[in-house]
Amino acid sequence: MAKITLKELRHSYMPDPKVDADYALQQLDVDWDDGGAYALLGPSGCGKTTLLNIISGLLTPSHGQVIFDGQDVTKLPPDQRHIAQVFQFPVVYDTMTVYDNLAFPLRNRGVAEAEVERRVRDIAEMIDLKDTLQNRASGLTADGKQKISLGRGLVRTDVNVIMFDEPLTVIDPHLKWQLRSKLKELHQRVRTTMIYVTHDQTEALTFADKVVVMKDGQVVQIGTPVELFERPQHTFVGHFIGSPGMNVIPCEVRGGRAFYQDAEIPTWNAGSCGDAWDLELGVRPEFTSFSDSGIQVDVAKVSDAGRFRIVDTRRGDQSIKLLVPEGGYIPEGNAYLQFAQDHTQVYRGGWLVN
Ligand SMILES: Nc1ncnc2c1ncn2[C@@H]1O[C@H](COP(=O)(O)OP(=O)(O)OP(=O)(O)O)[C@@H](O)[C@H]1O
Repeated sequence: MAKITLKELRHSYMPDPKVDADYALQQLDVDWDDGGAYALLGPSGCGKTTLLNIISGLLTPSHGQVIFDGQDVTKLPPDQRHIAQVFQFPVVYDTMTVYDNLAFPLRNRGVAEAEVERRVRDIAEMIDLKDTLQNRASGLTADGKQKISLGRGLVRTDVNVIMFDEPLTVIDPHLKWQLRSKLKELHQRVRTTMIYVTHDQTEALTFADKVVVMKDGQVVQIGTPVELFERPQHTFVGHFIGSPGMNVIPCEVRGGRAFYQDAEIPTWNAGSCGDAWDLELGVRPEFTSFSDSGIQVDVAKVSDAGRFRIVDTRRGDQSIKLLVPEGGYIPEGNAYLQFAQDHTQVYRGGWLVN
């Protein structure tokens, strides 16, 4: 296991990059603590695979360093970094038994057979494959094969980090949650540093203790699922995480008070923001409610979402959504909204004003 530090990392696939847009990864400084469960979350093309390949050594960054436990490994090839990877498609040796698949990385490293057996049986128990150890791997379903890929990483004692690249892509939807909770449970047992790459917020939030959110080659926030939900550092995080995402409303700040079309909206941070006219307010649908007074809106649409209803209200072209619990009152036509002040915040150029 290792602490991984990415120091002043930048990467461009171009031979002579000049402007920020030429970089697939903008400058990154990230610490991945030893034994942490991380998710790397972001939309397609934001740079997740590039970052993963730099950590694993498949790609050398244009600038900066990759450091494992204080040792600069930027120039080390992948096989000397002791990383296990689980890809979208399971990598298994179909002609071998499940046992031999799990034993493979240990035998490859010359581990004594008695120790191989002890480790393989231990791991097979953890990943629920102990009854199929003597079966051919070819007979397993996709989730069984993906467990082997995972088991081959867990069985090794020399692994610095296990990296998962969209590992549930080929898993049946009804088995996804099983494998997802299994991964979480395994992390709690083995405490190996794990980095789980995904564009799916549910996968990221259920697996990770800390989520690293990326956008356009930049890390926009690193935080616990609760921090991402309650204090999005960027409107992108507010919008990308949550269902529906955070409401983002244009606003101006005068004398430390935020206004939306001349209606004052209490926030927790407008007091630390100078006067400006091109700002935005962020407030999640969970912290928005109907009221007797406040912002006047029209109720445009109500959608059933199980224990909640999602209400889409409009003020001119602006949509403001809120969640109403089952049985809660929903006015028709004209209505007023209020926002919880300690969860309503001002953003400048997309970034939270602190
Ligand atoms: N080999 C390459 N050569 C040139 N550009 C590349 C190469 N690989 C990736 N890119 C570009 O770098 C940027 C980041 O791509 P990357 O694959 O790292 O993103 P991603 O977040 O992993 O996306 P996805 O979820 O679709 O895999 C994109 O603009 C992509 O087009």
